[in-house]
Amino acid sequence: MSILIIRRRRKTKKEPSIVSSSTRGFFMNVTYQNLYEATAGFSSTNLIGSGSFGSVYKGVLDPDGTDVAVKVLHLYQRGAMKSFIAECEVLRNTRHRNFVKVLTACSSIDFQTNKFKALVYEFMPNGSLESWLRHRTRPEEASNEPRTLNLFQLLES
Ligand SMILES: Nc1ncnc2c1ncn2[C@@H]1O[C@H](COP(=O)(O)OP(=O)(O)OP(=O)(O)O)[C@@H](O)[C@H]1O
Repeated sequence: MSILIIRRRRKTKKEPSIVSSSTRGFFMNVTYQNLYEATAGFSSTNLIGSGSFGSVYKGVLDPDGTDVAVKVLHLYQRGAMKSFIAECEVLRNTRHRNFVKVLTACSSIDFQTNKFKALVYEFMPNGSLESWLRHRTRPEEASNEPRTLNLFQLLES
């Protein structure tokens, strides 16, 4: 009898999903609709760039008008889920003034009931370090020379 009870308890205990445990500890709660509205429906004009696992959109989150970057995971891409979980873990446990801050994550479904996962970062208006180092991004600095800094210049910057 006691074995049966234990078995039943084990069976009914809800398995914590990897995503919810990975995203636990975030403070802001955002829905798909919030992100949809913040990014003008994930419009192409709000698209900042794309990485290996997702597309990044500029957005403005209500109610306080916070500028954010929303990375929508390409879930069909092999490794995207792993990347989402890893990024949640690293960014949740890392606080440094030189690292972009992850504000929250959203794991939901879209208006067509497709799975939807996104990471929401504080918006970095000056682009990524990589693009800054590779190209001169400001028109007044435009030049064909690639921007390369040596180790000492990098440490000083
Ligand atoms: N917090 C942010 N603020 C402003 N722009 C951002 C932010 N995060 C990403 N971006 C822009 O979106 C682009 C894509 O970012 P993403 O993190 O998806 O890929 P990546 O790191 O460039 O490449 P990969 O994922 O392949 O290593 C970046 O190159 C950058 O221009």
